Amino acid sequence: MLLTNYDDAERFYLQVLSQSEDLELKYKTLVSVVNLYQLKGDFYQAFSYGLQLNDVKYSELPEAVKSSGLMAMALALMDSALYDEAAATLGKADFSEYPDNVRCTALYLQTQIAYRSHIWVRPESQLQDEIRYCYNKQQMLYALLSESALSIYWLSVPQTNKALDVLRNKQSLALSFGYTNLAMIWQATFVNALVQNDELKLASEQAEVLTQLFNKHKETTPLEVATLIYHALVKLNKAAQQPARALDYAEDLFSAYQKTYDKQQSAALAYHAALMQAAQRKQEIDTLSQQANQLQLETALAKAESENQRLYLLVGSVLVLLLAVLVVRSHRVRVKLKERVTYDKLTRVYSRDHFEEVLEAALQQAEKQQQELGFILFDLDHFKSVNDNHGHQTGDWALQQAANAAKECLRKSDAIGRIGGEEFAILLQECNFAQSWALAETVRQAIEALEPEQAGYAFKLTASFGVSSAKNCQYHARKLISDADEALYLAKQAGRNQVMPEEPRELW
Ligand SMILES: Nc1nc2c(ncn2[C@@H]2O[C@H](COP(=O)(O)OP(=O)(O)OP(=O)(O)O)[C@@H](O)[C@H]2O)c(=O)[nH]1
Repeated sequence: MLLTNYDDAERFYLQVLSQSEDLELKYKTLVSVVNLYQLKGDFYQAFSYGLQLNDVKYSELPEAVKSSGLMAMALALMDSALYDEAAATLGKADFSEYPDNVRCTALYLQTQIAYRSHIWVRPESQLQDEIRYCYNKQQMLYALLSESALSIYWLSVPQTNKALDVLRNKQSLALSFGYTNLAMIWQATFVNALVQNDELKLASEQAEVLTQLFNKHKETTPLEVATLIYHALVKLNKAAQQPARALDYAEDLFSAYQKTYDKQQSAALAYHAALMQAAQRKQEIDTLSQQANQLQLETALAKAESENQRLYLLVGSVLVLLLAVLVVRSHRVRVKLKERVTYDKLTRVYSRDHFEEVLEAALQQAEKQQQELGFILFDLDHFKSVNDNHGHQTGDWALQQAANAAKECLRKSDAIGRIGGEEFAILLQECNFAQSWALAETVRQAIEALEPEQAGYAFKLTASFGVSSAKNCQYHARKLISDADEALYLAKQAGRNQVMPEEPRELW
């Protein structure tokens, strides 16, 4: 009987399961059933049969046999985004007992879990030993895919140099391996890493290689790989101050994202189906029939099992593509979340929480090195009347203008945060009181110089300032803030639009 579709395969495997008394044969058949249902996208059935693999009656089987069951379960769990469970399943195994191809597939699964969910089944150093082992055993594709996955993880952490070492050293191997998708994933990750490391010239050269490859294979490049590529090209052109090209690629990226998200589920299943059919066409299991005897079944299953190994490879390739999408997406989500926590949405200066963290760290550092550190609090004057007379939107606009004006007066090492409605704080590295006072005065003048009337608003914007210094406050954050706060109060009392305490002339 030729297994030409899922239904034939399903009927055939279920028949073996119900008829066979041989434990090893039954176990291998269960594995095939799990793979089959997973490929079909019928995860309920895949897991129902998969759980039977844990039956104690199979516990005495050789490790090499049981390894295939474990891998099938781990794969199905990971494909369902059940990373904790997939990691726990893989964590049970001693891969050193496994055949090399299974062992390297396991490595590959572990690196995927690490980069999708930051869960480490084995410590990173052990995974790197395993990668070396797989290179030595000529399991190159798994080793390279595993390393590209780890590199994407390192870029997201970020440990850019670590990723760059791998990407540089193995680049020629990855490009010459003969698997175009791997080559493009590798190049896109490499360009990404170089941009992240400010090596823009080299990044452009490598992007050239990438785009040549991509242009040649555009028709057949999976959407997920294209997404990685566009992402790298947007990042590069943005960094290289080529906004027009960055925008073009961003449009491609956006449309690729959309298509990816729309089609992700159905495309994954369709692709699995195609893989299964392709694999099954190769299966010449023609000696089997409804009345097949035990021997015929075993022969067929041996063939089916070798096809399973091929399927691992093929499924692995699909996974790396899907994972590429996931990593881009989860990276975007992480970046967005981080941004949301770090920056105030309206004014794009630091949020209160983040500013406080920065302040604490800077104070500790300054105390350790007995360095100066200045602190300024400022608050817009009569801001309520801006809202009341011109509307909340105009108030928002004014807050943004004031924050921008202040930002432009600062050095790179300084920090500014919005710590209340119309109240901002500035931290000045290595500035004594007099220098901090001078900076506060500069910011005051910058805000006063704003011209809301040019934007059609009839009001004047000013702010009052309080200054304090870490040395005077023995590096205590609370005292630093309360000193500046008291000074700010005095500035308001004294008529606003001024810096307090008064100009420290004796320090000039
Ligand atoms: N538009 C806008 N207004 C805000 C925002 N956050 C706080 N405010 C307003 O800021 C105003 C602060 O008013 P007050 O605390 O009375 O202070 P003030 O009017 O600036 O007076 P002084 O500080 O004494 O000069 C209130 O009207 C708040 O509604 C915001 O995000 N957008």
